[in-house]
Amino acid sequence: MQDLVIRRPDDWHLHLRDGGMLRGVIADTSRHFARAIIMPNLVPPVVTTADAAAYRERILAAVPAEDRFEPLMTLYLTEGTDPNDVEAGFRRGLVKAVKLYPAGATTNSHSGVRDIEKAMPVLERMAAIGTPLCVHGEVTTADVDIFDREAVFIETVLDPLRRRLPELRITMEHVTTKDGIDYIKASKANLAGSITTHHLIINRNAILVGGIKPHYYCLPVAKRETHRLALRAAATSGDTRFFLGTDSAPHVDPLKECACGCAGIYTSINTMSCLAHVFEEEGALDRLEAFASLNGPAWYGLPVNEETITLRKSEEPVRYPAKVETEVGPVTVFDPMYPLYWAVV
Ligand SMILES: NC(=O)N[C@@H](CC(=O)O)C(=O)O
Ligand SMILES: [Zn+2]
Ligand SMILES: [Zn+2]
Repeated sequence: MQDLVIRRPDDWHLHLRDGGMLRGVIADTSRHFARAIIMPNLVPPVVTTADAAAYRERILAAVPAEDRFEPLMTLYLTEGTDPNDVEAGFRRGLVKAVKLYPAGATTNSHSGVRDIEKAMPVLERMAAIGTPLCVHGEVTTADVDIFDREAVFIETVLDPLRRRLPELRITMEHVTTKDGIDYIKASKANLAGSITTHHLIINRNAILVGGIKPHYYCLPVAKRETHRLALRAAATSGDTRFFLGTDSAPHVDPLKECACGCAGIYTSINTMSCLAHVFEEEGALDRLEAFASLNGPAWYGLPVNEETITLRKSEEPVRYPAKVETEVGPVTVFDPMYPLYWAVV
């Protein structure tokens, strides 16, 4: 038996959905995490400060009474977003970031941005007042191969945007490539990246070898092994620009196990077990706290959590359910394909 005590972690990229799904998954996050950046890609999306305030109340109502959990709200950027509304929400402390989904890039992104020119007034205001922009960094044009979409986004969208608005604070979310890692490392200021649990564990073989495995399909899609290794090196390096964003994205099984299965991997329930395993493999258990509990708050200008959690390594594998049952149906839990021995006690 071995214990590791770290400050209570936060999740800097999380999908909670709404209604029965929200009620079914929230406890898997609030049990371990103090706060999470909540993704706004509901149907319809969370666009205004009023939408975010109402969604926040629905989340708080679903948190189990024994947990203390703070949802950190984001707004879904559209070409019609009002800069004054963003500023009002941000100054109130309700809106922590604005999320850019290139239209069509991922689940529920059809209301996203087609022409970034149209979003410039909002982005300029955010740069002036310090509101972070979270980006799903993939281009969506049919001529770009799905495995190249992140690298092409950096070159054709992100870098030009950063040159134009160097004061804008940007989180590159769910970085999946060495290109993304290198780009963040080369930056001087105002750029950070979140890394998911699953992208530290799987490469694209998990999706395709031995049959098609819909529960390993997410966006950005897992890439080849060299990229996974670059993500692991960055996450375990202690570099303050990298932090945990699980991108835990629940979908009921029938929507994944079908001819056109949707993107998203559900990891909230076993993320801390998976991360302890990965950090131990990398000889970096002493840096898990930086990745999961320190670097994110520093980037978002929030205090670190005062409470701690204890991770314990046992002789026996940890038991967690293969599926989480919700009011709207079963959600398959991420399977790292090896037993896990660390658990939050
Ligand atoms: N990551 C995913 O594969 N899916 C996310 C959307 C996203 O984060 O891109 C979802 O909302 O299901
Ligand atoms: Zn995304
Ligand atoms: Zn996501």
